[in-house]
Amino acid sequence: MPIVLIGPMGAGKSRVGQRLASAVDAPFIDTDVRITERYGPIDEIFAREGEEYFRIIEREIVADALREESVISLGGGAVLHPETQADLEDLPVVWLQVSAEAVAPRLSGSTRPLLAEGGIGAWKAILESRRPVYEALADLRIDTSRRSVARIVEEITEWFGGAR
Ligand SMILES: Nc1ncnc2c1ncn2[C@@H]1O[C@H](COP(=O)(O)OP(=O)(O)O)[C@@H](O)[C@H]1O
Ligand SMILES: O=C(O)C1=C[C@@H](OP(=O)(O)O)[C@@H](O)[C@H](O)C1
Ligand SMILES: [Mg+2]
Repeated sequence: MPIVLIGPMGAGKSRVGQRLASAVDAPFIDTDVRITERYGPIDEIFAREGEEYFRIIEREIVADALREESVISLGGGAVLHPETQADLEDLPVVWLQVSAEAVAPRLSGSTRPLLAEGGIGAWKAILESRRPVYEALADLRIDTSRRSVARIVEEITEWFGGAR
């Protein structure tokens, strides 16, 4: 069964997922990496085709990934798709949380298209609009604001070991 990491941009899904996968000796999938491999850089997809198109290709990539026995780091908005929400109901889902103060330095220099104009203000608004979805899907939530990646990985493996 896959383990799925969700949460807002900069929460650490990609970095934690990679370390978690090596800790539990499972394959790692970052759905944004797969999108980029197949369709090119995410900011260019947004600029060329728009967010709606991005969500369609993202869903295809996510649907394939969820069939694999692996640690899966989703992009922050992947949970917006109703079919992905339905898929995640039956899987172990970890919501990585982070405060605006802690995430701001993590996002500096980022090319995330949804933050290109609004910066941290946009990040906060996006989080609030998605919060109910993250709440509904999460089986475990971890505030990453003041925790090391190693500590977060430990908490997830302890929880998952007990949950299995
Ligand atoms: N627990 C953490 N403490 C400090 N920095 C972190 C932590 N987790 C991730 N980061 C850093 O924050 C940035 C965003 O992390 P990333 O894994 O890309 O987030 P996401 O995939 O959720 O958008 C990266 O530079 C990463 O190294
Ligand atoms: O929250 C979002 O809508 C997005 C998050 C990004 O991934 P991360 O959450 O890994 O930054 C990436 O999928 C894209 O820029 C859109
Ligand atoms: Mg990521």
